[in-house]
Amino acid sequence: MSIGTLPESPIPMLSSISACRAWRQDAFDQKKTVGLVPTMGALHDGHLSLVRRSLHENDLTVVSIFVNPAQFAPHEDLGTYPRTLPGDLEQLTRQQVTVSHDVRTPSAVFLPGIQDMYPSGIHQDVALQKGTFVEVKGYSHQMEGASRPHFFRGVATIVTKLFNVVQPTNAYFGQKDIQQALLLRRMCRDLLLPHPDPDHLHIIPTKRDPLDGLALSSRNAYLSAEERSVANTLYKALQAAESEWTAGKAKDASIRAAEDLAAGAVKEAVVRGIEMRLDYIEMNNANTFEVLDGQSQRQPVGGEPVVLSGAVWVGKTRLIDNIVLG
Ligand SMILES: Nc1ncnc2c1ncn2[C@@H]1O[C@H](COP(=O)(O)OP(=O)(O)OP(=O)(O)O)[C@@H](O)[C@H]1O
Ligand SMILES: CC(C)(CO)[C@@H](O)C(=O)[O-]
Ligand code: BAL
Repeated sequence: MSIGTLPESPIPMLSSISACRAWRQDAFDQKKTVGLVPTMGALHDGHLSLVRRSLHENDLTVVSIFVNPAQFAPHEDLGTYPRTLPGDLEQLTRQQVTVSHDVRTPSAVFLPGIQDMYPSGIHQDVALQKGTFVEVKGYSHQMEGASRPHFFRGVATIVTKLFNVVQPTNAYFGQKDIQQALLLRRMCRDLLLPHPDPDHLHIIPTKRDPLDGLALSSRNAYLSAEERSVANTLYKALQAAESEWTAGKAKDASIRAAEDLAAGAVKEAVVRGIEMRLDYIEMNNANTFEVLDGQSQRQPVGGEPVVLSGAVWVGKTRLIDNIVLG
């Protein structure tokens, strides 16, 4: 089933599962490596950095654009999520890298429809869902999963389907959504997926606004100019915690430094008529996702990596960010 009229683009558009499978079979036949960059569209330079990395590392690169209903709770922003396909295609057309005289551009855009991806149908309310879903148990309820309990089930399910159709040699995810990327790597391992194998699921550093450090995100498009001016509060708060932690302070003290910075910024924002609220800032073990004990301190040698992450509401927009420590 196709998704309707598509804009013109020099990049081939695969709008059905069968077209994508046929494209992939050609690549297998020609022994070409394939990189997959899964997205929900509304592309920005963060996405494009993943695309460029894939272009460097693969003969062919396919970008999927699919706004996945299953990862949005009924009260979330599925209806208003930015959909900017013509602009997305234009940006993709401009991506080009040269690898040993081989000029590479994105090879295809995969644009499945909802019926394609959910043949049994899809309800946003988990209690009403029917059909087959993928859950990464024990790793989906912490950090982002604490605020969005439905989220990782929806992500793991759709990414399994994308992997089953595209069978990528390599897949690319952003560090901005660090828990998502680590959880998906675990999923590849647990499900013994050959395409990609866990070592070929790559996590690419977060692209930020060079002026104020705000992590690029499709949802930044929701921000008014006033809201945008305070949106880097979360990153500044995370940096405050990072510098306390690096100086040898315990987790509780480090998080307090972040919360104090955020509280000051929230007060100033309120005076300017901007609504802002910290959702959470936490430190978790990067392997188990479990919350660190309050007295934990940085281990200069041999310590396990720690994810310092958080979320902030700026007006009606929820933004996330993280820094990996160690
Ligand atoms: N600033 C960024 N730097 C690097 N990768 C990013 C960045 N933002 C998003 N990505 C990655 O791009 C992929 C697609 O993400 P998605 O389409 O959800 O965009 P997004 O900007 O994260 O959107 P949202 O605002 O919904 O969180 C994900 O792997 C995500 O981690
Ligand atoms: C991985 C993903 C494309 C699955 O819908 C989405 O969660 C995203 O864009 O980060
Ligand atoms: N990049 C994460 C997608 C989401 O928030 O739904």
